[in-house]
Amino acid sequence: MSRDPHTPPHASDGQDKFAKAFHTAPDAMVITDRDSGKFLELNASFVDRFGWSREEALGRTSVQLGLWRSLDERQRMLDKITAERQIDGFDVTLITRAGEVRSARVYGCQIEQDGRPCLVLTVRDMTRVRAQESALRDSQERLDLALDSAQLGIWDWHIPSGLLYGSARAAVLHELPDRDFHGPFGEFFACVDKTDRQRMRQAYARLARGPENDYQFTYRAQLDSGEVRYLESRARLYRDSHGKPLRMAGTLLDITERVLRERSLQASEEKFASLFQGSPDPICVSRVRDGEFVEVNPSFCSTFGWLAEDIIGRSSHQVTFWADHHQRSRLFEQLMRDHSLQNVEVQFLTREGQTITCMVASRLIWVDRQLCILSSFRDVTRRLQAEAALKASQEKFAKAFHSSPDAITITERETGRYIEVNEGFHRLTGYRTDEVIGQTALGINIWADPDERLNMIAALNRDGFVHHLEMRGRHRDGTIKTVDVSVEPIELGGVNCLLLTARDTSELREAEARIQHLAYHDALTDLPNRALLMDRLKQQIALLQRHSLRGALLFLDLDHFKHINDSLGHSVGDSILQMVTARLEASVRQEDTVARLGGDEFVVLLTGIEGSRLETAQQVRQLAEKLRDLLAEPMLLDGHRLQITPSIGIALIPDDGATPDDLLKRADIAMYRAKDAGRNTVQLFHESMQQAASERLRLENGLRMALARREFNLHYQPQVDARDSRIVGAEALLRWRHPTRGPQSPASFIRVLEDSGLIVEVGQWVLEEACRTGARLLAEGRIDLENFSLSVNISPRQFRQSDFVERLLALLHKTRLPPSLLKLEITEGIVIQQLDDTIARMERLREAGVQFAMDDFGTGYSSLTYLKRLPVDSLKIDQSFVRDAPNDSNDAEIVRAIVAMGHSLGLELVAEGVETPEQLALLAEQGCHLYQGYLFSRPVPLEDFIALLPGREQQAT
Ligand SMILES: Nc1nc2c(ncn2[C@@H]2O[C@H](COP(=O)(O)O[C@H]3[C@@H](O)[C@H](n4cnc5c(=O)[nH]c(N)nc54)O[C@@H]3COP(=O)(O)O)[C@@H](O)[C@H]2O)c(=O)[nH]1
Repeated sequence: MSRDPHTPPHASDGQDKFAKAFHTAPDAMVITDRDSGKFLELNASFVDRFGWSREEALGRTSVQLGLWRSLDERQRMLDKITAERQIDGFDVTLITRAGEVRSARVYGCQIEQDGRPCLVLTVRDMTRVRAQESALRDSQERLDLALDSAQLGIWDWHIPSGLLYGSARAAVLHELPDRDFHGPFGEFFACVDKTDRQRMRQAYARLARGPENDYQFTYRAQLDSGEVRYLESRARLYRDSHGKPLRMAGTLLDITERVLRERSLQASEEKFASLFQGSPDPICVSRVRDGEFVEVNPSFCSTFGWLAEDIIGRSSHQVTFWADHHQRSRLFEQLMRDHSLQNVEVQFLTREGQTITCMVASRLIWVDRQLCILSSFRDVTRRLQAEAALKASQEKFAKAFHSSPDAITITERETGRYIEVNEGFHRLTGYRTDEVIGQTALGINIWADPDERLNMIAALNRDGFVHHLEMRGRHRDGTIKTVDVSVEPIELGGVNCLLLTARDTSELREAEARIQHLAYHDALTDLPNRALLMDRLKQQIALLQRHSLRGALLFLDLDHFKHINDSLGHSVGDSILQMVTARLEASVRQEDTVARLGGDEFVVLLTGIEGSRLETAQQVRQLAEKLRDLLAEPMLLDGHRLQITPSIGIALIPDDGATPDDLLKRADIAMYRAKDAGRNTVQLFHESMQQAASERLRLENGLRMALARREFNLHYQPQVDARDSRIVGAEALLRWRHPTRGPQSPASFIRVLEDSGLIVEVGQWVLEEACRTGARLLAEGRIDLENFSLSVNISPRQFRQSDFVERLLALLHKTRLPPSLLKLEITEGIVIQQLDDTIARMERLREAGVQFAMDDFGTGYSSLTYLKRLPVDSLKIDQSFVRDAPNDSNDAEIVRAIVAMGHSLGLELVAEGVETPEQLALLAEQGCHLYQGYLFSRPVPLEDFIALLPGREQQAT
């Protein structure tokens, strides 16, 4: 129980009561003499609290007791009492007898006691209060510090009154003055965004409905600066005993930074996700621990051919992703060491096993607390291929450029200066690369004709290019060359240039001219050929017509030239043709044309002849005779003295034809007539000759069909031994019975067969027919294998067939004719062509048993040298010698010589064309007993021939 410490104790009626109150007061109380400061009275509480006994303290001052910690403080207190006559709570710090420091609050007043001024002082011990206050202060301070360090503002809303307390921080967060806020709820939250305020109300309404009391809400405070501050409010709702909301208090935290950071993180994550998903480059995330793919983007799937679900959860090793595992290990180590890899070229395998080259960048990242590798790939396969292709193409171009046989230059278009030239340029112009780089074509005077150069530039400007322009270029030695020039514009490193290709066509042009010349000239004689002749003839026909003049076409064919060619060889034949050419050219005028049609056929075109047809005919005939005589002059070749005669046919222009073909055909017909007339003659064309030519053509056409129509047959002419008139053989001779014109002359149709080449096919038929007949006669026992031979004529063309030997052996096998029964009659023409080959063929057949007879012996250039080498069995003395031998000593002498030659070589001799007993006698006299001729029998059909053979009985005997 306390009393007013200001009331002084009275020494009146209530003195005991006062003294009792003084002494039992809970606060320490003292009465001191104002002037001396000595204690006059003190109570028990003083003794308790300060430790001095009453006896010790009375009569002594507080200073003497050492009660004050600060004497200044004491003085200020005394001054205050003096001034105000009382003090009402003066805080002081006192020290007890034990030395303890006490906080105290002093109340006091001045009184009169016993006439002297005294001070009554009550000392209330405030030590505990001060300690509590200090603890509270400390606690508050700590709270403030905690709130401050947590940057939390606090607020406390008294719901019934609507008043709200907000800490200074909370106020500042709401952009209110920086001090504690005491005011209405609405004012505190005035800055809250409208939408958020609405949400805030809804949140509170939900909370008020219960049962929850904890509240957390984030809202935006709209600042004057326009910025937005995100605040997070956490609070608890306190309710009254009825559950009605009473109070809500909580904290406020500025989370703007966090929100923005989260947003930025979210945006960044979204950005990464969209970058990851939308990246055109493959990206994957794989785990370091086990190498398993954690994430792959669509581009990764499309590039490497995997579905995400097929590869995620599997390691690169399991799906065979790396083409080179050593490289994988190396790069993994490098990544673990450096934490990243940049642009490493690596080859990977697609799901299909195809190799893809990528540039790879990798870095380590954390995903869900797991260390992973983020790798991005750039597929450079195509680029590398393209680069390789480009490199190859550049190399190819460089190779093509430098190794081209053509001259190639690159010049700067604007200045015309050479940038690059190749070896071909050096070859064509003689200038080395180092001599021309930086120079211009004009400067080194490359172009021979300035106009051609200007033309080229004009074409380039007009068309943008130049293709195959023929120009003349100058070599550094001054020689001019024809070149084929092409120019294309190109761009090199942004500079407009010209690529010029020049091909030396000088040789080509010369070759073309040569080819042109050869196309119109005969290679052997260099005379105009048929084409040029026809061309000139065409021109002359028109010219002669215009000037009413005449001309003539002389067709010359050398008599028996083929024979000479065959017997003396082609080189002799060629020399003859060249000599004939020289003689003809020397005999005609400059304006006339001597042409060679081929073989031994020449044509002379005479022009500009004045006069009537008759006069012209006379003139031309005279010239033709002159030519004939000239050509007939003997020629000395290879030691041979040869005489060549021509058969000449003449067609007059325009009398015998208006076109080159007609005229040539008619001159040819006239020439054939000259041949038929015994050769070495001149014939002028006449209408009647056309008929003969047509007849020959008809003959050839008929022959072409004769084989198919089975119009051919064979006659057999016996060969007889004159000593006993025994038939020792037969010659098979071809006969043709035309279905309407009857039997045809063998001499003429066989020549047509040979000329046309039909003899090959027909000759094969003859051989087959003869072999079959021989086999039949043998089989029938009509002939004797030991004493009979069947002769068949073989023409040169037939013998020269590449498979002649094989064909004949096959035929003998097929017909079962013993080869020794067959005798092939060949002419010198066959022998002389390719002697070695002829001998080889003959020997192969002779090995099989086939015999050979040399036909028409004596008419050719019979040579003992050849004859000695030839594997022949007999010689047939030509009938031309036999015919006149009885009357002509020359022929008789020839017959004798042939017989002697035959005997000396051990050959059998058969005389042909024996018609009279005189001839037979002469032959017998010379020692030739075998003969063939009308004397014994003409060639006869098979059945007639069989009739001539001795009967089978005779054969047997
Ligand atoms: N390549 C082939 N040539 C053949 C073939 N058949 C015949 N010929 C050759 O045709 C030329 C003309 O033959 P041909 O008219 O049959 O004349 C032969 C005899 O009939 C004729 N001869 C026979 N004896 C006499 C006679 O006493 N007097 C006379 N004036 N003529 C007679 O001689 C020709 C046979 O000559 P050769 O062949 O040289 O022994 C002729 O060159 C035939 O070779 C054939 O199938 N293929």
